[in-house]
Amino acid sequence: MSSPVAPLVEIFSSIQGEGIWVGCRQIFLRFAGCNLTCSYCDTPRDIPRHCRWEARPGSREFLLLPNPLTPQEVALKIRKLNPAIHHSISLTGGEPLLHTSFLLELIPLLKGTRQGIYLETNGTLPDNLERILPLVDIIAMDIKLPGTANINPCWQEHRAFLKLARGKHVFVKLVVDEDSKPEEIERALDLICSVGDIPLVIQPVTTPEGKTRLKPEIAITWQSRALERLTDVRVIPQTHKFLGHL
Ligand SMILES: C[S@@+](CC[C@H](N)C(=O)[O-])C[C@H]1O[C@@H](n2cnc3c(N)ncnc32)[C@H](O)[C@@H]1O
Ligand SMILES: Nc1nc2[nH]cc(C(=O)O)c2c(=O)[nH]1
Ligand code: SF4
Ligand SMILES: [Mg+2]
Repeated sequence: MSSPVAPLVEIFSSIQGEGIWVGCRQIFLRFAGCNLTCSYCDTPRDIPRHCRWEARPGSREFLLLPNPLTPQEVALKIRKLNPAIHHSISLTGGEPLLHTSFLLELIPLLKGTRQGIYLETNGTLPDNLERILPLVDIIAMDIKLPGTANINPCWQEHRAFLKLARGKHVFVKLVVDEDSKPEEIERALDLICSVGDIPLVIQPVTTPEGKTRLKPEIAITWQSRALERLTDVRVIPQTHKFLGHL
């Protein structure tokens, strides 16, 4: 059987700007393609002809690799970024779980970081997660508020997903803005609490101009509400956008 290939957007070394591992050094592997269309999404939807590869960690000089790539090609480029100085490898996108056959071949080739594989996911493809779960160390899972993302609800998928993920180092990210509906935030909290006392990060939407659209009073009110039910609830904007990093 021929080896799977995948379209990649970019492979680079940067500082994790979101969630509870914010500030950690990571290698990012961004897959093209997504099963959702969140209105606030900051990542281009098109599948590029070339993958941008940063040849030296932190250099900001990119070479172009023709898409699609094989697991062996990707692993080689990641090795050149010096995994040993990195906390983990972030699989992101788009939606990385659209590429599970590829990941089953790729992940065993990725060695040498300190904490292994960090999956950044929209949390809607539980069957795909199940296939690669033993190979993943950390899961950053979104629960999508349908009104904020302007998509159909995914509550059932999210519940099945979180149940599978709870055996790992997992946290949930809720992307919110000024207009997020209280009933949807409450529903997300109900969902999390029904699965476990899982850390929650409330992440304000960043606008294309680099501003957040969430008044501090609203953020603090939602944090108080969530802290009545969960032990660890943090409000963290996307810090890499302030740093001007990728
Ligand atoms: C680009 S997505 C890729 C991974 C996966 N598709 C997901 O949605 O989790 C990575 C993270 O960025 C968040 N995100 C995307 N656009 C954003 C924006 N404009 N403001 C704040 N967070 C955003 C997503 O919600 C997700 O947590
Ligand atoms: N620095 C940095 N941190 C991130 N955390 C999650 C990201 C993503 O797009 O998945 C991301 C990203 O694109 N850059
Ligand atoms: S699921 Fe993630 S990549 Fe897909 S549209 Fe939403 S934010 Fe963007
Ligand atoms: Mg991003």
